Amino acid sequence: MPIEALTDEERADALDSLPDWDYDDGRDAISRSFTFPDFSAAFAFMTRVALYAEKHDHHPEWSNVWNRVDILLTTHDAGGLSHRDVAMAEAIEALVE
Ligand SMILES: C[C@H](O)[C@H](O)[C@H]1CNC2=NC(N)=NC(=O)C2=N1
Repeated sequence: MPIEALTDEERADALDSLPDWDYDDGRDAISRSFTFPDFSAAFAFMTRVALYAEKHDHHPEWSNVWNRVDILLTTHDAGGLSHRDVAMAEAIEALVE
C-alpha cells in the first residue's frame, strides 16, 4: 500500500496538535528547531531520533550546528505530509519533554 499524504482536514488537525511546529507550504512539510545546552546534548537527542527513524523506516531532513538541531519532516514516498510525519513529530516531542 502506498503511503498517502494527509487530506486538508487531517493536515489542519495535525498542525493544531503540534503548535510548536511550523508548516512549510512549498514542501508540504513541518519543521522545528531545537536548542540544547551544548553539542553533546544536541547529538544525544539526534541519536535518539535516529533510532526512532530506523525503527520506523522514516527519516528526518535535518541539520545540526553545535547546540542547534533543525528538523524538517515530510514523506518523500507520499510527496507531502503523512501520518508518519505526525507520529514522528509526536515522538520527538515526547523525547524532549
Ligand atoms: C525504502 C524506504 O522504505 C523508503 O525510502 C522510506 C525511508 N525513509 C523515509 N523517510 C521519509 N521521510 N520519507 C519517506 O518516504 C521514506 N521512505
